[in-house]
Amino acid sequence: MPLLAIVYFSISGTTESLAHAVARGADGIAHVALCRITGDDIVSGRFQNESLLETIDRASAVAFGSPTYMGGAAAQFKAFADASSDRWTQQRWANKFAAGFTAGALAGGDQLHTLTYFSILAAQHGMLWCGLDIPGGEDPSGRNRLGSQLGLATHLVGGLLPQSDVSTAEYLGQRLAATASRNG
Ligand SMILES: Cc1cc2nc3c(=O)[nH]c(=O)nc-3n(C[C@H](O)[C@H](O)[C@H](O)COP(=O)(O)O)c2cc1C
Repeated sequence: MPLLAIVYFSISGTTESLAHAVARGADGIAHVALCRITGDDIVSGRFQNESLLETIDRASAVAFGSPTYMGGAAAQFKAFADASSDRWTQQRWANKFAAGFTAGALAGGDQLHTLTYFSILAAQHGMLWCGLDIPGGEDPSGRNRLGSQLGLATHLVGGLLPQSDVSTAEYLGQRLAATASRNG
């Protein structure tokens, strides 16, 4: 089975719930490594968790996750991305499959910008992007509620993560793992 690395940052737990949903979706198709970026990984402004980067070195697929903060990925996620520049030089992550997920407070809280950033990060590394093949508003079970086909975008409704978005995250994990498995 391929290895799926789920690399994410979360403070209040929403993005972490999504990361676990992505992992559930990949269950039985890929081995999963949940890689949570923490504040302690960042020393003097630089991401220094080499073992997390080495987990990605071994993975066939990577899911990037971050809350949307001020219209983009959280600074802690960006510190991780910046630390991947040595790998970029040698294109060490080329041809891995990649996908992204993000949460915001608002339905239109600029989550698209975070997903766009994830896809550009993947492109910089020569990775192959895996989006959502669920047309928004057309799925009988309501997945891809916000109609975001670049990746999973969500926001809390009444303080809760909608079940349809959790299901969308599970599907994204399943799709990413199956793509890596088929092409491994
Ligand atoms: C500093 C900061 C900036 C934020 N900026 C945005 C934003 O631009 N758009 C948005 O929809 N939500 C924004 N939020 C809300 C978070 O994205 C939201 O609470 C998210 O669910 C937090 O994820 P977490 O529970 O994984 O930490 C912001 C929150 C913080 C603390």
